[in-house]
Amino acid sequence: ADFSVRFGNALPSLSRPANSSQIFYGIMFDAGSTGTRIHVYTFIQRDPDGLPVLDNEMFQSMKPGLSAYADVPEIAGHTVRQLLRVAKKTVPPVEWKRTPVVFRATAGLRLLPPAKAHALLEEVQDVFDESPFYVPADSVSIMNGTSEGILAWITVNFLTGRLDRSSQKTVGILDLGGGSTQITFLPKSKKTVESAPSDYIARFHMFNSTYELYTHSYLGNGIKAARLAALGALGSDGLERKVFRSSCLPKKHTSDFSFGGVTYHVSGVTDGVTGFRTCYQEMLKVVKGVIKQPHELKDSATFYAFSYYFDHAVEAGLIDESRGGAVKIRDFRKRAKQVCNRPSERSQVNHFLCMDLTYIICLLKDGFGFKESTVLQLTKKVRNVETSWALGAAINHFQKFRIH
Ligand SMILES: Nc1ccn([C@@H]2O[C@H](COP(=O)(O)OP(=O)(O)O)[C@@H](O)[C@H]2O)c(=O)n1
Repeated sequence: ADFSVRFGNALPSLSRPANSSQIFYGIMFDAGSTGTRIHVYTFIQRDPDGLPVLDNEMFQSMKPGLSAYADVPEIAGHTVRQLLRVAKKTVPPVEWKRTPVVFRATAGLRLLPPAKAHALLEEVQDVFDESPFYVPADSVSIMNGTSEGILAWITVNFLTGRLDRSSQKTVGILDLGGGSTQITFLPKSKKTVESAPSDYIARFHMFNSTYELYTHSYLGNGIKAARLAALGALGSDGLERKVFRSSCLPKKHTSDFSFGGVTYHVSGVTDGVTGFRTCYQEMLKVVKGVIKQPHELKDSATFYAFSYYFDHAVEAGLIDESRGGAVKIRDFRKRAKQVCNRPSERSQVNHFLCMDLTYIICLLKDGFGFKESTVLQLTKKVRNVETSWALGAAINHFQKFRIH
């Protein structure tokens, strides 16, 4: 199990709240395909009609994701129970009874057979019911992809101060998980809204403003699911002896790769062409005819990219892990070419790096239709808070605004 704990003050500390200010806490579980995370947020509400201020986030994560325990739901319950300890340490006991605890699962559980996903959710519900926290109705569920995109957009725009009444300029978000990937932005042109499938446009009201976003979550287009699709290994549960090959892997490479509780044997192609161009064709198949291009993706629009976009940019040496930074799509392509065409250099690193970087370029360019010159802001954290849909979900929950 992978354990990481980060303590400390998330945002510049505030002066003591005045009498009218209220401190409240929120516990949000993010059950992703590759890990389960807890976020414990401390908010200060100074003005009942205004935006709450996020004072602090406590974060901890455990690997693998709950779908690895599809046949042993008790272990899923145990994972959640362990993570709940963070909440007990963070929230003062007198506040437990009124502090909501919410659990949302994403692609990992969406991809499971419904009965197995349901058994996992029931286990989590039992752990919550035994806990001293406030368990609202609909506390434990699988979140839909539209909410996932919107809530991550809210997180980033909230953390960068763009949801204040005075500010109109928002940024788009690109999220790349293990099982699914999300794109969300506020369209500037009417044509984008009109030409999009109706379920790609989401309208909602929040903090006295109405937003109309372009958003979609592509299930099966997360980076780990894309690996399986490219390898032709999707849905091949039980093929213990089968070896899945790809031109994106170093020729002599063989290894095991696990996702969603299934282990696959993979290797390079020993007697065929390898390298960037062949790999590109292989990865292209995963996005072609699947990913839609929004009418506008203007160069001027700013997109924040996080999750695996960030992790792989770090691995590729394109950004510094602690600072993040701006990267052009062209930079991703140049680096992918180097990594794929000089496999000797990758002996120390992730053997999937060629495949993963190539997939990222295919997704961004051939999928969404971004230009090579587009600059992405790669961020893991904004003002020391995790960029993930979880904060948006917490804000959504407490503010009781509704997404339509
Ligand atoms: N709080 C979080 C949650 C996930 N992540 C990243 O998100 C990616 C995995 O997403 P996931 O396991 O939730 O995948 P999906 O189930 O959403 O497809 C990894 O790159 C994680 O490091 C993060 O950086 N911070």
